[in-house]
Amino acid sequence: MDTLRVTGGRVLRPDGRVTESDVTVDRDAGTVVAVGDETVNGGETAGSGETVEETLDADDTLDADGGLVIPGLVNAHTHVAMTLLRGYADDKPLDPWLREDIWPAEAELTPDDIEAGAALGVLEMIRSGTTAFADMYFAMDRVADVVDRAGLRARLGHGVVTVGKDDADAREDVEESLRVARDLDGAADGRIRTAFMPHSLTTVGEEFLREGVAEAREAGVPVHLHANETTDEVDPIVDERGERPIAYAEEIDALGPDDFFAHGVHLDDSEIDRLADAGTAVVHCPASNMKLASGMAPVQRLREAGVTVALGTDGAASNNDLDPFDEMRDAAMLGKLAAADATAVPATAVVEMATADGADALGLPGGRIEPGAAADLAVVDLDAPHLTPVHDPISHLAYAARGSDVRHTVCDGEVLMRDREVLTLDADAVQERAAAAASDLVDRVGE
Ligand SMILES: CSC[C@H]1O[C@@H](n2cnc3c(O)ncnc32)[C@H](O)[C@@H]1O
Ligand SMILES: [Zn+2]
Repeated sequence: MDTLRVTGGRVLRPDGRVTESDVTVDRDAGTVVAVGDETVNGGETAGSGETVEETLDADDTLDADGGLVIPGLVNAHTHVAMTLLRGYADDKPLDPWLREDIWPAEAELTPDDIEAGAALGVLEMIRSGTTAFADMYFAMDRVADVVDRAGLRARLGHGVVTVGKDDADAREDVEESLRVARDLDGAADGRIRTAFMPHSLTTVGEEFLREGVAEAREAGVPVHLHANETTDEVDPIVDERGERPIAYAEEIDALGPDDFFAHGVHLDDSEIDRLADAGTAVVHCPASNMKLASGMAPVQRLREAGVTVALGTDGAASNNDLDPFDEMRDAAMLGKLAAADATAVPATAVVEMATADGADALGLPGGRIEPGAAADLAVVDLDAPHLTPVHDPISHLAYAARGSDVRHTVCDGEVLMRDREVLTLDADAVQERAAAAASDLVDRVGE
């Protein structure tokens, strides 16, 4: 067995305990084989009576001294190549922001641009401890190449928009989403999974939604879309159909146990119950919801109803970064404000949302450090001034730590970042290429 040992740190366990333990990883299998003396086969190595740590010299070690070993963080909704549009258009509500600024710029994007933006976003994610993400965008073969090279996990899909398109173009868009879902599923040694991704229930026509969802079910891939993000998106559905968006989603068979919807800001109690009954997850994007003034998602009520709530940054144009620590803090703060209750959405909840619940929402391995689990983890330094003293490490994860506090990132047993150096990407080249692509893009849009 080719092993990696993460030594000297404190480990966040699935039950919320923090223990001083080494974590031993089987790099070939990409799984955790031991956490302290807890192993897959009950603490011993093949019945020898000795623990894994006693019998097995590790092939490689990662120093976690003074650090907290946490499950790799999960960004359950983003548009990763939108890093190219970071700071391009700020301080507007969703609809005019998309129509006046973002969509005209996206019309000029080339596959090369998308690859450059995706590499920049993935670099930022690895540097802030993210090991898995869900991405809805265009040129997804290029995004998949980046994910493959960089070593993360992802659930990828081509985003479909049919409004404003003739029948043939709309159908082609649906077909492209289904092609991506079928062709890329299982790529990158299984680290890439896919989904059918209509943009939303208002930007994709009913017949295309019905056809696409039926084909997705046939192909065995989940559905991911933006839902109930703004009142401007909810009201037309209620006016035209006489039913709320989540009821509409159910009617077109888009409300399944493997499906996950982004935002879920404007949900009434009946919709929360429907989501809970169906087992459909919601990805909360607090920074984007605040910046676009979309509203406050009922996170506490969703969790109390039994809905799996994950966390997402959304794209870097509405956030404006991909730092999961920001998202945990924002979710805890906004959750309290929304519930008018300081005990709502506590630190333990947002850490769960960014780890185990994120992995579960995306149907990807990871999210827990325990024997047998995927070896997806990050080591967070706890010795910075803004993290001193450490009364409660979970409080620090939620409220005080930043992406730049992450020392190492590991996914599928591979070290992606060691001592803040990203090993799978050339950081300088990625940044240079993305900056040039963004500048050329803006020139083309202005012509
Ligand atoms: C069709 S690919 C995805 C599409 O979504 C756009 N987008 C980015 N952020 C949001 C958001 O918060 N709500 C809805 N749509 C968003 C992105 O620019 C792409 O066009
Ligand atoms: Zn989005």
